This record gives sequence, C-alpha cells and structure tokens, in this order.
Amino acid sequence: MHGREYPDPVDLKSGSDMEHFNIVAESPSPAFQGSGPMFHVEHSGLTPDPGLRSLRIKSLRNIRQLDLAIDTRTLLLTGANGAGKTSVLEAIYLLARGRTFRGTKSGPLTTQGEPYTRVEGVYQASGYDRIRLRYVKEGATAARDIHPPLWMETGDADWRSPLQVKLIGENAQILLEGDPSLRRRFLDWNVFHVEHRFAQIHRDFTRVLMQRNAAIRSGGGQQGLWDRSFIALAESIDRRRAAFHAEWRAYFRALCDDYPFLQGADLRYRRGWPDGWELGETLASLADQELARGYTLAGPSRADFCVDWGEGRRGFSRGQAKIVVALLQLAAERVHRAHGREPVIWLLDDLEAELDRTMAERLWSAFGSTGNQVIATRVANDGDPGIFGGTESLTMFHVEHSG
Ligand SMILES: Nc1ncnc2c1ncn2[C@@H]1O[C@H](COP(=O)(O)OP(=O)(O)OP(=O)(O)O)[C@@H](O)[C@H]1O
Repeated sequence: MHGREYPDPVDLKSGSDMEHFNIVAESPSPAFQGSGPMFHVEHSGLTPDPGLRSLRIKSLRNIRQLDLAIDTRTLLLTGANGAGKTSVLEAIYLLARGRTFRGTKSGPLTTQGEPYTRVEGVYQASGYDRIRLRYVKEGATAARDIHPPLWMETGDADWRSPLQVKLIGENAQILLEGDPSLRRRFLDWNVFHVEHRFAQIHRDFTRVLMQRNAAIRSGGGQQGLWDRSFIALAESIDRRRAAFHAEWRAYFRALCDDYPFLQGADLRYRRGWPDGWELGETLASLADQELARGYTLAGPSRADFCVDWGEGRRGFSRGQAKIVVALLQLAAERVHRAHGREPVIWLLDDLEAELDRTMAERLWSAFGSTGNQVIATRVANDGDPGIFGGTESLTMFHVEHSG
C-alpha cells in the first residue's frame, strides 16, 4: 500500500542514511525546530555502540515532523506535561514492536487532520551494519519493515526484531496485579529472546489448544485425540519458561538486595497445573469441569508468575510496583545478556515519578550501569537533568509544544 508513496529503503551500508536522515544534533545551541514540538539539543560525551542512531517521525500525536540524531548513550527528553516526550518513546517502541504501548484511551496515533503516521530509524546493531526500520500506519492498516531484512524469512517478524526495547512506564501495577495473560505475555516475550524457537512452539501449542477447546465444546468425545500433542507441547513450553525463570529469579533476588522493602522477596513461577502432578492426570481429573466450562482448565495457558514479598504483606504502592517492574526488566535483561542477545534499549518514561529521590537515583544507577542505550523522559521546563545530572555521554532534548 505504501510502495509508491514512500521511498524504498536505502542501502545503509554505503552510509546513505546520512543523506536520508536530517542529522540535527550537532551543536549545543537549539538545533531543531519542526512543526509541533521543538527540540533543543545539548551535548556532552561519546558515541554509543550499539544503539538507535537516528529517528524521524511524521504525524505521531502532537509531533508533526521530527528528525533527530542520537550519538550518545543516554538521551534525555525534558519538557512540560503534554509536550510530546512520551510520544517520542512511543515512536521508538513502534519501530521495535510494531505496536503502541498506549491503550485506546490515548486516542488515535496519527496527528489529527493528517493522513498517516510514519516513523523511521537507523539502528547500529552489535556485529552488524546499520539497520533501517520503518513503521507506517494509515487508517487501520499498519506495516513495519526492516532493511536489510535479516530475520524476516522466519515468519517471526512480529516477535523478532533487531531493535529490542524495554519500557518502564506508568501503570506498573497493572503488570503485577492485572490479568495473568499480561504476565504470561511478558514472560513469553522474555523466554522468546533467550530461545527464538520458542515462538514456533508457542504457536503450535496455541493451535492445538484451540482445537482441544473446540473438541471440548462439541461434547468432549474428540478431545482425547489432542491430548498427546497438547501435553508434549505444554511440557516443552513449561520447560523453557521454567529454565528462564530459574535464571531470572536469581538475578531478581540479587537486585532486591538494594531495596529494603524487598528483603526476602521472591519471584515465583506457576506452570498452570499442580506441583507433583502429571499434566495428563490433571486433565483427566478435570474432565467433567472442562465439559461444563467449555475450555481447557490446566496447562501453560493457565501459567502465571508473581512477586512474593514475604508473609503477611499484600500489595505494592505505586512507587514500589514501579521499582519491582523495573527490577523484573533489569533481571530479564541480565538473562538475555548472559545468553549473548542483542542489547536492549531502555525506554524510561518519567522514571522519577512516584519515587523518592533516593530510590530514583538508585534505580537510575541500576539502568545506567547496564551500559545499554537509554532514552529517558523527565518533566522539566528549565532543562534541569535531575537524577540524570552526573550521567556520562548524555544528550538532552528540550521538548516544547509550539502550537
Ligand atoms: N492524534 C493526536 N493529534 C494531535 N495531538 C494529539 C493526538 N493524540 C495525542 N495528542 C496530544 O499529544 C500530546 C502527547 O503528549 P505525550 O504524552 O507524548 O506528552 P508528555 O510530554 O510525555 O507528557 P507527560 O509529561 O504529561 O506524560 C498530548 O498533548 C496530547 O493531547
């Protein structure tokens, strides 16, 4: 649909991205003024490697047009509420994941009155030449392409991306206290990044689960036919989730040591059927209930994880939930690093919100010490870097809404 409207991906090996993208972050003076928010650039430091090197946005929320270059490890976006800082993170997330992290309550992605949204970026991957990513949404149709198409041939384009991001945003409590399906998705995304084959196993399992459920709904006579492959795939998923969890848990517990309220906290995985039971015998014991309910009641589709923080203690405050989710992400990143995976880019949306200064600094130090690229936002009208003040290799962009 976009073949005629948008230029074909350029050959990035020749460095032609430099011509294609308007590189703006070159001087300490205000370097960019587009329509929509204005970005004023300040610099100090070194060139990161690997990382997102440039970003071009057209018609995303209140950003009509934005070109920026990123040549430091940390990029800090400052500005007033509603200036468009989170929308820049959203643009990067769209490139990486092909979907937004904001719910429908945030309204349409495309700037009011504009026909489409387009985001383009150049990513310097470790061990590869530069990779160009593009996301385009026009009406209800969204498309993403990656050039060169390193991984597309596997059919896992929605999961596999050379650009990996992890977001610390608002509503951390939703992950901890919301529907288990959110936590399964979170877990599986992370398992997948340890072992890419997990995506295929997961797809096969989902197909067999749907067939088994259909068999249950049609009276249960046929469901036994599916049980063999259901159990084999279920155990295969569980093994991988459990293996990831064992490593994840160790890193999480180590990270908790720096946070007194998390002393003794643990990260538990529930596989979706009782400990000490075979899945087959569990399903046999649930046969009547499954017939009555019309779907499968045990297995990986009932799995979950939880952060257990000691006896008699229930629930996290908003700030505590944010710390816990940040530590879950940091621990997952350590697992991925231990497995030699592509470094993630941290997207930290208003890290300081809901945290006292000590906690915010401690958390920032944990993210900063990973050595990965960080794109962070901060509410500030005066360009005050706050907890990011002492950061080496920092670029600051001040976002102002001109309209
Ligand atoms: N489709 C749209 N067209 C035009 N403007 C939009 C559209 N959708 C959202 N907006 C506006 O874009 C802005 C998005 O702000 P964003 O959340 O990125 O700001 P922010 O700088 O992160 O603010 P905060 O600090 O409050 O989180 C808001 O002012 C919102 O009203």
